[in-house]
Amino acid sequence: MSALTVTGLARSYGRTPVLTGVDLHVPSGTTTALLGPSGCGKTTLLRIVAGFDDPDAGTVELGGRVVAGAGRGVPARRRGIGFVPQEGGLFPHLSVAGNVAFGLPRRLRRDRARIAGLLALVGLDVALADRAPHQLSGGQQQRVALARALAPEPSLVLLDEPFSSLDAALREDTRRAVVEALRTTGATAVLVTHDQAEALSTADQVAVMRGGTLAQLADPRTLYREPRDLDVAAFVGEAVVLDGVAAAGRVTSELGELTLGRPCPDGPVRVLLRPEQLRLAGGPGVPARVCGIDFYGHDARVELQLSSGLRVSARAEGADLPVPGSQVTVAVRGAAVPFPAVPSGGRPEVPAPA
Ligand SMILES: Nc1ncnc2c1ncn2[C@@H]1O[C@H](COP(=O)(O)OP(=O)(O)OP(=O)(O)O)[C@@H](O)[C@H]1O
Repeated sequence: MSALTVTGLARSYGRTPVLTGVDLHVPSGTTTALLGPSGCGKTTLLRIVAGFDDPDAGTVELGGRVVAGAGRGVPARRRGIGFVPQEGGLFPHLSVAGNVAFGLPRRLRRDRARIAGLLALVGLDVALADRAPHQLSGGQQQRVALARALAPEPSLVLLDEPFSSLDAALREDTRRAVVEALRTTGATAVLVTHDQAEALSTADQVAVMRGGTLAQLADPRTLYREPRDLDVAAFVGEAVVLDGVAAAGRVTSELGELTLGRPCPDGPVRVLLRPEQLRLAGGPGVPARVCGIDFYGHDARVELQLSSGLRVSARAEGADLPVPGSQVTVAVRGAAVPFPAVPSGGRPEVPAPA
């Protein structure tokens, strides 16, 4: 498996820039999720890496070898890249074994033990080997597609929203099986997704894309706890954003005096909390009114209105929920992350990475 390095990648369609100066490094044997809203350029980036499209500027290196840009254009079939599309893309006229064998060198295509090994790798029973693709569930089809992609021991595996067509339960199982197979084989992988929970739970690092650029590249915990700006913060999870005044490592806000998670200059500031940091306490705290509850079973999202009218969300255990319309008190645990205050009439400056 090889590291992937993308440097200064740019691509426009007509006059519309779709990628502008994207830099991305995926270390060998790790998985990076490309996360971003629809139209931000994820698929375009994936297609250029795969060799299905060419960059206008910048380079793509695989294992230290330039495969695109700088006057080079190694054809897709010679890049040694495995591709798992949104919906399997299995050959309907071939059996499961035939599909997996298709990824193997010709001399190994009849090697049933090798095929059984690949099916086991993705958590599929070898008894499915002679079925046709249409006799499989969507999740099983995606596992076969991954087995086929991994069969030739590619230098890199690209997965383009591989779970998006699956329902919630199947999605979770399939996601786990895919992660396990990628780890077992030591694959270098790039996974495109819209789903922040999927990105955070699957990848070693997450690349958040926004309008054709990389807004932040970080490991999941850093991304969630120390997002580069408040847009990234809101994109990777629900955000509670408050105005406040910082002084000596603390901030005075509508939710009381909070500890700051990193240094910031004294003065006006915006701070980020996550809903799970807001506790609905019986004791001391800031008063709030319960406006609504989204019940998920294991826990719930409680929408609260503070005395200023600002609405914020808290997470509460499913067994211990307040009644909508009731008054509660809110206490904050953990630190708040500071960002520059919005100057009147403008957007906050993007702070330096934490
Ligand atoms: N061949 C093309 N010709 C013209 N415009 C294109 C072409 N391919 C993509 N685009 C445009 O480039 C932008 C980025 O598209 P891309 O498919 O890379 O986004 P994406 O982040 O993968 O979106 P989604 O999550 O919806 O798949 C979009 O505005 C799209 O309309």
